Amino acid sequence: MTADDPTATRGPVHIVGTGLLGTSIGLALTARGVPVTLADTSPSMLALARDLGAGTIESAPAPELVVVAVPPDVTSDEVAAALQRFPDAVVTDVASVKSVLLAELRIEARTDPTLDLSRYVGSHPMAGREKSGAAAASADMFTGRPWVIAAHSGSAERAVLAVRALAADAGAAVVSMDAGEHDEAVALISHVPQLMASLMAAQLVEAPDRALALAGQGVRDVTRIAASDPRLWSAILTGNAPAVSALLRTIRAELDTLLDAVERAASDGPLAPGAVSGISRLISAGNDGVARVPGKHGGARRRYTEVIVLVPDEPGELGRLFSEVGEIGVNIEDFQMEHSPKQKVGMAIVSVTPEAAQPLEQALEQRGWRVVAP
Ligand SMILES: NC(=O)c1ccc[n+]([C@@H]2O[C@H](COP(=O)([O-])OP(=O)(O)OC[C@H]3O[C@@H](n4cnc5c(N)ncnc54)[C@H](O)[C@@H]3O)[C@@H](O)[C@H]2O)c1
Ligand SMILES: O=C(O)C(=O)C[C@]1(C(=O)O)C=C[C@@H](O)C=C1
Repeated sequence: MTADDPTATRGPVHIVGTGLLGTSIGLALTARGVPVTLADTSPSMLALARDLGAGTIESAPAPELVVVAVPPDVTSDEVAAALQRFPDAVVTDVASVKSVLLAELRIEARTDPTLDLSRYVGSHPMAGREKSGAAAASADMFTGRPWVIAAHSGSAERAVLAVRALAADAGAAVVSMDAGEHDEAVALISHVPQLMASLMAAQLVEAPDRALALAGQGVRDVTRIAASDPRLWSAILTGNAPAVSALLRTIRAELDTLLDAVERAASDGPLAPGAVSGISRLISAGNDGVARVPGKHGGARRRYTEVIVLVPDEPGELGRLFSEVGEIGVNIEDFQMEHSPKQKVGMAIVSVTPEAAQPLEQALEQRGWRVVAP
């Protein structure tokens, strides 16, 4: 798609809320040459987004599209304000919940008939991370990820097309769903997983240091998103409470069944009747479920592959690794450093495109680096 494409976003686009999502959208659009203006209640967050290149702060006269990227509990107010302030603009939001916002906007439109909801189409990019704020933003956050377009019965066609174009221009795969189907789906694949990670991670608060020192990949995989922002997630979870509570009840019943099996083993020994079969049933069901997650065990390919390199804990070694990866001709897409307690090495986790991973591993080993299995 080019800037001359009639289905592409031309702008100006006005982004309200320049945190993780708003700044990432701004960066994706400015990279395509689309003019973007920015607004945020936090002057420092706004200045940071501008400095990162997500857009300008000066107000554009008449945006084609307004993207509201603020926490869910203030989203419908900001959508309504944008519809009133920009009478010709299409308005979308990127909040993680959809039905509650539509309900709030419909109530508001009943008391204020000038609120033109035909120009509003809710949406939700299924991409993000456990960090908030503009500093964690990236222009390619949406590349290849689903972006749900949740048009409502009164959405005008031009509004739907404009929001679809935004998602496509950000590199995302457009998925159409109504608000109800969306909310049930994200309760299962995003909201309850967040709670499971938080429940597990909360058990670690009082854990002995000696136990934590043993932490391996399992606990890291299960708890990554437990680092998410409590304010944002409280608003998301209360905003999708009906779907989330239904799923939590199902999980509670399954937890009781599991507990029964484990307690049999605890009181009558590992071979107690019902113990092995009860546990095995759950683990097998988990195998079946995880096999269905795209990107895991033969599903769609992951966006990046991690190459893990042991780096001596000495001045200049990390810099040497970076420059040698550059000399090998591979671009580092993302990077993380993990330190093994009491060891004189760190683990540099270098994310690269899947096709670059194996040649990089070989080239690094030839240069004397120790590459370890992920
Ligand atoms: N974090 C994710 O992974 C993710 C992914 C998809 C969608 N979302 C949704 O995107 C939205 C933004 O989330 P985020 O992760 O970017 O949060 P964030 O905390 O990084 O950014 C939110 C920004 O909104 C600003 N803000 C708050 N109230 C405002 C108001 N009334 N007017 C203008 N600015 C205001 C804040 O100052 C902050 O800069 C949320 O609705 C969230 O549900 C988040
Ligand atoms: O990958 C992550 O860190 C995320 O939390 C992203 C994630 C998700 O659950 O997939 C989180 C909330 C959003 O509404 C959409 C995406």
